[in-house]
Amino acid sequence: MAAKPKKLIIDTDPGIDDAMAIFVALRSPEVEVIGLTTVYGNVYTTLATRNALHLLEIAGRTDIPVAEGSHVTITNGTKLRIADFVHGADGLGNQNFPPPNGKPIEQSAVDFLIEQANLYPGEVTVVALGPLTNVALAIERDPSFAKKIGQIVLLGGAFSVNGNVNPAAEANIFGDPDAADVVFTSGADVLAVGINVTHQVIMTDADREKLARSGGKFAQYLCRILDVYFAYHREAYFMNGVYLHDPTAILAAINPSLVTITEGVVRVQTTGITGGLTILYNRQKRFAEVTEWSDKPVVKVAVTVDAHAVVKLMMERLMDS
Ligand SMILES: O=c1[nH]cnc2c1ncn2[C@@H]1O[C@H](CO)[C@@H](O)[C@H]1O
Repeated sequence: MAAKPKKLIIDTDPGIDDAMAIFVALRSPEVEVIGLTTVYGNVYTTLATRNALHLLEIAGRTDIPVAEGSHVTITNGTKLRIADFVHGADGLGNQNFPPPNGKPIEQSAVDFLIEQANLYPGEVTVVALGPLTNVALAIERDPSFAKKIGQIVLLGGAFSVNGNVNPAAEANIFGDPDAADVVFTSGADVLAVGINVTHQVIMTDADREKLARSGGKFAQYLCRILDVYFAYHREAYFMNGVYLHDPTAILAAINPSLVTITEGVVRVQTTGITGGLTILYNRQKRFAEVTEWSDKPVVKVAVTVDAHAVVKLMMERLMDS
């Protein structure tokens, strides 16, 4: 008999690769998506909520609640860095989709996360695809959250490689470095999937054509919105393909054997020219002094990925929709 599906909450800032990840999750029998929570990042939070509702309507899954998250960073910062140049002004490839019919639930993202963790202790995985504000606020508001949440799989960080906002920082960590540091040091079961891994997972032009030729509902929708994402990668990375950041994180949560991991303590630089830098202490040396990494809980960091398997699985699930 198949195992009981894992409960998933997707914290998201849709976003083109968020849309891909959400659709993959909805087509994955290993998991049950019990809610979407929204955050700023690729778009502002208000638009993230609207896009989350829209994507669920496209998928025919309006039974899944959407809880709106924070509009500001954990330090109440309002100067947000929004990646509309990656995803289009509407976050979904400038397609001018009509507004959704549905509304978010009354509960805030933070309240929803805490409630679900308490309802199903140890059973809920949060996959965080944007800055970590909501997750960190849940950790701060409910001291038992870090232990009650099953796992936090986060798309973020650039471990021993350049970032994508600047050489130091990856976008989701850069978006709220203080929140990221709270999450990494919370004692929760954390798996970080950084761009050191997701930059190996590329969807090519040929893959996109294959999606376009398939009759899959999700595949057809995504082909409409992918142009902007491809154009950005051509311009910024000189490549004819796109990085599958969010789908890789979702699939790592669904099937952990797609990645290999290392364990260690991660701290985040919160200020200065290296703000958003993620530094993993690999514990291969005992330092003479007490450091900011000493006595902090250990997290998991993805180090390799079966890129071929991730692309294949994503394609299959989108085409069969
Ligand atoms: O060049 C970029 N700048 C800012 N954000 C980006 C860029 N490329 C992708 N993303 C977005 O940020 C997350 C990965 O860091 C992904 O969710 C992706 O959609």
